[in-house]
Amino acid sequence: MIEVEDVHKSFGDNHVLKGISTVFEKGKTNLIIGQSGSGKTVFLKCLLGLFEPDEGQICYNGQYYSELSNSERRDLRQEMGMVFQGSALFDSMTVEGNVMFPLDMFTKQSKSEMQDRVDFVLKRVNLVDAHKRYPSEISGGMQKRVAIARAIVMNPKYLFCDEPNSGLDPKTAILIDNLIHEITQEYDITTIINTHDMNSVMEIGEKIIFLKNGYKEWEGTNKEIFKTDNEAVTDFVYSSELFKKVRQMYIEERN
Ligand SMILES: Nc1ncnc2c1ncn2[C@@H]1O[C@H](COP(=O)(O)OP(=O)(O)OP(=O)(O)O)[C@@H](O)[C@H]1O
Repeated sequence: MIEVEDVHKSFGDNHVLKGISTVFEKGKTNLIIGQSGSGKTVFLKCLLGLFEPDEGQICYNGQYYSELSNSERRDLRQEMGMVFQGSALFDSMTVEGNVMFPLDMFTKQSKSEMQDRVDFVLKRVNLVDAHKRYPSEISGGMQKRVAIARAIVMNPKYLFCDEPNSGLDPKTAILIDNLIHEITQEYDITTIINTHDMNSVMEIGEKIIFLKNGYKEWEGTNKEIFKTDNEAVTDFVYSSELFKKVRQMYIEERN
């Protein structure tokens, strides 16, 4: 679980995060949504410990980040998996080399232990025949699976995903969403996804926080977001014609 208490972050005169408070529960898929420039990435970076808030606190399973020593912070970082926008795989390494990388860097496991773990996570993300291939030889959807396998190989307590669907066709995007969602439940991970994708909101948004101009404008579930009357949220959610029609149908059904 991650508890966020009144977090502020500025860059010079630019007050980007203006008192964000929320709770991200474990075993749940949490989404951060909002328009471009609303502060989603800065918030994600605060949660990752890459930016330190100017004010406020972030608490990881009962431990305040600000009270941790440097070595405790390093340990906490090893409990965090990250799926970057665009996968960020090492082009010169095979699929299994990419997935093994964190184990090689941060653990003292033997080669065969590492290999077993790599085989296990690649199987879990449904990639069984790609071990020896290079990122350039596999599809975008497969690259995402490798990125997810690499993010969970260290058995993280927290999983952060920055736009995990960017560049994928809608069908593959849903498969990737569902995979992240299943893994979150299966391994009881606190997962936080930064997204623009309304399909993700509908499919896997167990908890959604909507940022606007650095404020938390709204929070709720995927069921609630389509019923809210908050104008900022409806403007964002129904910016596409398709969703406007869905909302209209919902209102007609309700009346
Ligand atoms: N390292 C930084 N130094 C200075 N300003 C920054 C830095 N990172 C972000 N900002 C500023 O913070 C504000 C919010 O940016 P952020 O990247 O969090 O938006 P976002 O909601 O993630 O947008 P997008 O959806 O386009 O990625 C912007 O005004 C940006 O210029």
